Amino acid sequence: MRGSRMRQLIILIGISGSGKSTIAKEQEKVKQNTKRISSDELRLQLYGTLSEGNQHNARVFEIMNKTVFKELEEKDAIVYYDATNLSRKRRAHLYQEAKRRFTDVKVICQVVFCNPELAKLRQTYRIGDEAVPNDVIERQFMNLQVPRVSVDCDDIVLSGECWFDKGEVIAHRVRLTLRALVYYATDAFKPLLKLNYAPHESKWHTESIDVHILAVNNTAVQRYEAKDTSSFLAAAFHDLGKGYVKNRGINFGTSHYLTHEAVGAQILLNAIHCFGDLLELDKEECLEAVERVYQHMIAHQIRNGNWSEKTIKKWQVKHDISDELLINLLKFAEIDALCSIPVKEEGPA
Ligand SMILES: Nc1ncnc2c1ncn2[C@@H]1O[C@H](COP(=O)(O)OS(=O)(=O)O)[C@@H](OP(=O)(O)O)[C@H]1O
Ligand SMILES: Nc1ncnc2c1ncn2[C@@H]1O[C@H](COP(=O)(O)OP(=O)(O)O)[C@@H](O)[C@H]1O
Repeated sequence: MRGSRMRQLIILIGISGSGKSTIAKEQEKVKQNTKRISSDELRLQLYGTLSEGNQHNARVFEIMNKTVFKELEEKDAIVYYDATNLSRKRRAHLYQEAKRRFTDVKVICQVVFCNPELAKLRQTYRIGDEAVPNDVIERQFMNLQVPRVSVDCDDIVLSGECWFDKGEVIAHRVRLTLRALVYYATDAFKPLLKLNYAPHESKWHTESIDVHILAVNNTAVQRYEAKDTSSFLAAAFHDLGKGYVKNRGINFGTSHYLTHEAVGAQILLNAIHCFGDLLELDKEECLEAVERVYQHMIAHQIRNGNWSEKTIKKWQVKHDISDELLINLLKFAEIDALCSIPVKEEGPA
């Protein structure tokens, strides 16, 4: 019914070249009262070129937010916030501000999935400083932080590419278990996972990445109730980002795994995008699993006693982590640690 709909702020989340602008432009054409506000267009408008505009992000986003809230003043407005929006913290600020200004606004985080290799390829069609360099695309992919309902949005919409082969899954449906999803990555996405018994090269793990994931899966099967979808998904996907981030970090040349939990959470969210309906998965349970993957390194910090009670509480509030989720995260960290074989410390002679 016209006139009774809530105004909507749709925060697009995606790496450069993922297709955010294309989606928003299409919606602008077909849906009434729909408006797209683009950070890149604002940069061009204010500074003439993107490279110059990129030097002034603070001002660009200050004006961007003002424009977005102005557009939202119209009743029934649907506003697309077209920027990469990779940071959960920034999206949370936007969410809080939208809620503070309007009692009847629905904030949606729409993730636009894209294989970073495809995004790189798409840059070659762009001219001059419109083309985003490859290393920036890779960094964006590694830093895409998954959304969370009630932290940065009221609802999550998943769109774009599927990194898992639906045809294969339908064909093998009878044998399919949630753990096996991992092995149905498409030919284009599989190389990014690098699951070929790659060594960890880390003091925490002498076992390979694959062996570790398998061990965590098997232990999860022993320890969790058969119907605990969330735990099985978290176990299967928690370290899937390691292959991609390995050697791509600041200390190039030595293996380290900064942001692997964010990449793993993104990959699990993509699997839910592909199979959620097909496997009749419960959306809330799935999103809980995504948050477990996203927060599993923090869980290790807490388990190791590195965080004060006050810091833990603050983190719980910031990310809407219930006491129950915290308990599950700590239980998972215990399994994760149990399945790791660290390098033996040299004892005294
Ligand atoms: N609110 C706010 N204030 C200041 N700076 C911000 C803000 N939001 C995003 N950013 C920074 O903008 C960069 C990403 O811009 P876009 O999302 O427009 O992406 S892109 O330029 O189209 O690729 C990216 O900059 P770099 O991190 O230097 O790449 C973001 O960190
Ligand atoms: N679903 C799609 N299939 C094929 N090409 C697409 C699709 N979505 C976008 N593209 C193309 O990819 C390029 C980047 O899309 P764009 O919407 O500008 O991405 P973003 O706004 O995320 O940077 C454009 O050339 C666009 O035509």
